[in-house]
Amino acid sequence: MPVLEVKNLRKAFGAVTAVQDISFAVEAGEIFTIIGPNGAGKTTTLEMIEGLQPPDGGHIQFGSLNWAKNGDEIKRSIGVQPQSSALFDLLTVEENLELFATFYPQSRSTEEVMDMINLTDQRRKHVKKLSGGQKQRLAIGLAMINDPDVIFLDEPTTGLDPQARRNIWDIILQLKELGKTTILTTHYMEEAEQLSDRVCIVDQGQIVTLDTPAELIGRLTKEREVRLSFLDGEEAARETESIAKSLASVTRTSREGSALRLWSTRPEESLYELFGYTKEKDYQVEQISIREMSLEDVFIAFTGKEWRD
Ligand SMILES: Nc1ncnc2c1ncn2[C@@H]1O[C@H](COP(=O)(O)OP(=O)(O)OP(=O)(O)O)[C@@H](O)[C@H]1O
Repeated sequence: MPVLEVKNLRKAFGAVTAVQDISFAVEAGEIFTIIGPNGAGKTTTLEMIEGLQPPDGGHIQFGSLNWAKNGDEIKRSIGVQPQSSALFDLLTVEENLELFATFYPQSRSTEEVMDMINLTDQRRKHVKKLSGGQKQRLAIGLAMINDPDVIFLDEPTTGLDPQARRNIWDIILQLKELGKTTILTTHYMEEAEQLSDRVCIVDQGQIVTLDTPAELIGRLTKEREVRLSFLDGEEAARETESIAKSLASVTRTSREGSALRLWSTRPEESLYELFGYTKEKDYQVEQISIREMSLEDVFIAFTGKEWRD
């Protein structure tokens, strides 16, 4: 049985439809990521599941529990990362954790949580003195203080530098090792690709597609982008492009000066043919790369829109 099942979730704010019709199921132990551009409906979806906003329609089921009948039980078994503005600025790291622990009949030890979020050395620091990354780590610590099975993290890495983001990824991966289920939202495609067992791409309040990152990317790999640049300049690139265009494996090409890009359904075969030609003409290839597809390409392929963080 899934730990969380969401069916036909809907929510509008006046004329704005934030969530149109969202359904998915999350299995125990998964890192399940909801990714989408600004205003896609990620936070609204999460807040309805967390019991913070009433849906206009649809069902939310945590195993055999639902909000109407088992609210207290659900609250004990889930962890919600508070917005950093909800942290108590004048309390220390340790005091924030101890305070949140008193909200629950059972809690994890603050020592253990501080260790997991790597803030033991900062335990006596006031929140207002913490860096952005440290505040986010504390917020995650507060979400795990009741030792929940399911943890919700809403954009925990937004605005952080790459190192601070990676520190948060480490915590999420530790939670997975403990067998916890994490439901994450993010703007960062790379993050979704690295961390998630499954990714749900949302746009305009609807699911665009949902699967493992490898499956989603695999669906696109019928075509790969190959880049070539020539030491002999534009002429060599132009002539090689005309040969590339004649190959059955090449679907399209583009060229800027001596840099040639081509999209091929069989890149190795295309390159073999092209190298035959460049060798015959004695053209020197300066650089060559075959670009792997990413979740960003999946988003573009499904929505027809460019992805912007
Ligand atoms: N309380 C509210 N009142 C009115 N409109 C709202 C409210 N909350 C969200 N919206 C609107 O609903 C849509 C979805 O917002 P939501 O915050 O769920 O998106 P999001 O994907 O989390 O975006 P972001 O990545 O920017 O946080 C947006 O158009 C937003 O302006």
